[in-house]
Amino acid sequence: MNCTAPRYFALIPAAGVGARMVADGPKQYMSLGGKPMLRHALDAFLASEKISHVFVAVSAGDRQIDAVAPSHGVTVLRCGGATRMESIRNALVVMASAVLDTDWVLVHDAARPGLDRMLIEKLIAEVGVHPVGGLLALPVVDTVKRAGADSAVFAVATTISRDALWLAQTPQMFRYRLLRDALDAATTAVDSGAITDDASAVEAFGHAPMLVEGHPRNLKVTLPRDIRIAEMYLAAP
Ligand SMILES: Nc1ccn([C@@H]2O[C@H](COP(=O)(O)OP(=O)(O)OP(=O)(O)O)[C@@H](O)[C@H]2O)c(=O)n1
Ligand SMILES: C[C@](O)(CO)[C@H](O)COP(=O)(O)O
Repeated sequence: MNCTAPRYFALIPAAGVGARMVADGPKQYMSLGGKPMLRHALDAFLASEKISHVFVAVSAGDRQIDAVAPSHGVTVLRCGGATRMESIRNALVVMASAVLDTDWVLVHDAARPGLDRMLIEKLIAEVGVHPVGGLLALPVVDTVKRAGADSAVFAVATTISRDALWLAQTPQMFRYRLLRDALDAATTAVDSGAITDDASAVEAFGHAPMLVEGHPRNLKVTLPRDIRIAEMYLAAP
């Protein structure tokens, strides 16, 4: 029986190129709220005493991380892959020497700079007693439309009930072994392209992660229009 108190590790995938941002370089290094975007998530995890250590996965050729990552509490893994899932899976392989199967891993997008200690500790408090794990998410409050197949003119094909619909955020928190096994299985699955977050890999593996209400400030900075919104949240106390 394992009597070791569970530990909580952060894993930040930061090996993307930010194509949709249409910027000069990877968006995770764009200045936002007075510091590089990635640094906001790093600082949020470092501000929580619950987090044992932070791992950040970057591309092998990354030349900017050394000026952004703090010298203590963070380990840089130059293991980024072709997809978000591959970057995370590669990082989990390297983390095996430092993390127990029963330790929790909180996977958080570098592109979500609005994360704060309160949201981290809310997720840990609510999911830490859950047998599977879970994620921050926001209940859908708008009416949801599905467009027709014609991508030239977006026209409504149908309206989808928003009841019980949530928009996934991160962190997504699972025990190391479950997350590693679920991602291994997803990688070889026929429809691995449908796996766009860690929770969907765990769902495909046969489990039902818990949904914990997050916050709009924890938006993913994906398109140029997201920058101003993110800055407004970061400027607010
Ligand atoms: N091969 C990849 C792709 C994405 N990510 C990370 O996954 C997070 C969420 O992905 P996304 O917002 O899509 O970032 P990008 O892939 O960089 O953006 P785009 O799809 O517009 O290129 C980001 O922190 C990104 O750095 C990663 O680590 N490795
Ligand atoms: C993981 C995620 O942020 C949950 O909403 C989202 O799936 C990432 O998508 P992306 O296309 O890799 O940004």
